Amino acid sequence: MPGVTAPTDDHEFAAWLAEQAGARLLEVRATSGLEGRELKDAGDAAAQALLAELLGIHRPHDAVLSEESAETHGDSGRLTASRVWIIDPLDGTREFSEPPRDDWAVHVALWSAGSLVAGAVAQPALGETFHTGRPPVVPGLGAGSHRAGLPPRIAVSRSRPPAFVTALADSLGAELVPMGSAGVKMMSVVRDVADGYVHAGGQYEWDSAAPVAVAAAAGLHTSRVDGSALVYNRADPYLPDVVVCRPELAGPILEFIERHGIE
Ligand SMILES: Nc1ncnc2c1ncn2[C@@H]1O[C@H](COP(=O)(O)O)[C@@H](OP(=O)(O)O)[C@H]1O
Ligand SMILES: [Mg+2]
Repeated sequence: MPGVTAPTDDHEFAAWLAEQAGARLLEVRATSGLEGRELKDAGDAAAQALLAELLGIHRPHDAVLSEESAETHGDSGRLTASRVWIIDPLDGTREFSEPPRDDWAVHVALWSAGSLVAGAVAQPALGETFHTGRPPVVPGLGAGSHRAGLPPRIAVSRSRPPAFVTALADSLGAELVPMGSAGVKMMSVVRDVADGYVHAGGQYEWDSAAPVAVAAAAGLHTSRVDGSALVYNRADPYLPDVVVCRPELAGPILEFIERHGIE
């Protein structure tokens, strides 16, 4: 909280920030008495206000790109800044407004000199925070026999699954695992609840920056659907597609998309 000692290390600071906002969101959900649209708006606003305040106090010289701060979506100094916090104060807003669902998250990433250099994803209702300071250990990573004989699991949007992902799953003999929040879906691969997350058709840098930083630190594949690198802190923060998966699935997923496209 304001006035409390914050970690100096950027990885630990990202995790601390995400946890502070997560605690505030749990409080809003439990005590506001709001529902639906009003609960979504109250959550977005409370998490944004706290993160903006804490970043202003503890990292006053850094720039910010936040979903909930429209003035940061243009330049606002971030395009020439050496350090930019890319944050989504509440990812999976829809699921946040449907208690007791736990598939919503707080995303905090730090971009510097062209790369993501730290990131944290808090899943407050799960009591978990994943971060680059202590990269998560993905069960069975590098083991050829991981879930041998079982179908791969592809995490997909619960409310707007892209049609091509169904065709992809059929082709891979995979099953779809619907859930909310881009960060939760990427962390589901880290947690071995799913083996991959494939999305196209719309998203912004704040939806993927922090979870991609964590997933990459954990040794997972991260890219655009054409296999190219995810690039952050661009003038236009629209970043419509992403693939995060266990390394052994990257070839089959990217080959399917190259052959069949994303329509
Ligand atoms: N087609 C699209 N266009 C823009 N944003 C999208 C999108 N599909 C998903 N998103 C964003 O990605 C996040 C996860 O969505 P989903 O749960 O459907 O997978 C949501 O973030 P927010 O909850 O922060 O708005 C949502 O707004
Ligand atoms: Mg989001």
